[in-house]
Amino acid sequence: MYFVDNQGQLDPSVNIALETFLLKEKILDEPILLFYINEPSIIIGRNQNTIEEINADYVEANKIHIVRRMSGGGAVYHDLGNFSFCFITKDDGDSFRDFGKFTKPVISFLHSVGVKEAELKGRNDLVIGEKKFSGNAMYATNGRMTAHGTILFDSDLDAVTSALKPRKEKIESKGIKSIRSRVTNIKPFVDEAYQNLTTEQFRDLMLLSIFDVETREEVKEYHLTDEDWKRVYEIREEYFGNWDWNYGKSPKFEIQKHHRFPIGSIEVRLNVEEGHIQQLKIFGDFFGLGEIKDVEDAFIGVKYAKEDILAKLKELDIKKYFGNVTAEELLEELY
Ligand SMILES: Nc1ncnc2c1ncn2[C@@H]1O[C@H](COP(=O)(O)OC(=O)CCCC[C@@H]2CCSS2)[C@@H](O)[C@H]1O
Repeated sequence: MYFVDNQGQLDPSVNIALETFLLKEKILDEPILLFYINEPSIIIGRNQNTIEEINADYVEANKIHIVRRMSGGGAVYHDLGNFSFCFITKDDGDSFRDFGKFTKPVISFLHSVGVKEAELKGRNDLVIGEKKFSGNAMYATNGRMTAHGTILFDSDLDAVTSALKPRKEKIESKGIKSIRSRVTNIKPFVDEAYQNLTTEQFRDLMLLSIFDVETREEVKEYHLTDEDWKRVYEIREEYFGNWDWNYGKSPKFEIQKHHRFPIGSIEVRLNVEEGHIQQLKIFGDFFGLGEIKDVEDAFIGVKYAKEDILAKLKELDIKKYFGNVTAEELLEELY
């Protein structure tokens, strides 16, 4: 096995592009182990509806990155107290039934540092008792696969819950829903000798354990070249650093919102496909003189992103349709 050092990259769109590069383009003669730590981010499953999984207000206020990954499954929160491990290898065909094969070296390491209760539960969670500290997923393409998972070592658990909190409004979609669990860090469970380790130091210990060596020098490593990094950044441009991939790839969805303003209430129904509004219906009882259908039509084809919707509202003479309601108030109804 080769270890690949990501050189301290903390941007999730770079890290996931690197993983994708190693999976699809850097075919080495042995499996690859990659670790990464991300700045606060939500990593969405391939077939999820981004809008449905994230707490948009919290994400905006805390500048959380949103990245859709290649593998299926649910949405997880990462911060500097969390790290991910990826085993990138030939696809032997059976692996999809067997997360155990990939999580075993992780669990052995955890047992060796005192986390005796760490175990695989169900298909893809690692837990201590009832609480999850690791979510796992797989993705295969062209005879190769990545089996990857998270480790909550010392994360902000309130942020995990708040960032992923479901929206209040009704959304209907065929997007894969996350399976929400109670979560825990593992730092409080490690032996005293390891209690003061940083996330990086703990990850480095896991590296030695997986390679079954005593020192970093003994770890067999593939060093990324400038050429490799160039491709990583190209892949990032095309996918993971791109709104069309991270948000736009969501399965089509319908969202319904209802709001009571002092002068009346409105209800909107929106259909969004490939990240763009396909249909908008507005029902309410305080309309001005303008034909509401003109507003509905004006939104067809608009990108379902906050800035784009606000720009469109400002472009329209909304007073004519909505009296004293402001563009910002209406934005709350549409996004
Ligand atoms: N970082 C982290 N680790 C473990 N569990 C988490 C985390 N963040 C959130 N959660 C909990 O898991 C559920 C979602 O569980 P669910 O089973 O729906 O999804 C997953 O586990 C996906 C794991 C993907 C792993 C990839 C590895 C490299 S990049 S991301 C969420 O609602 C929270 O309750």
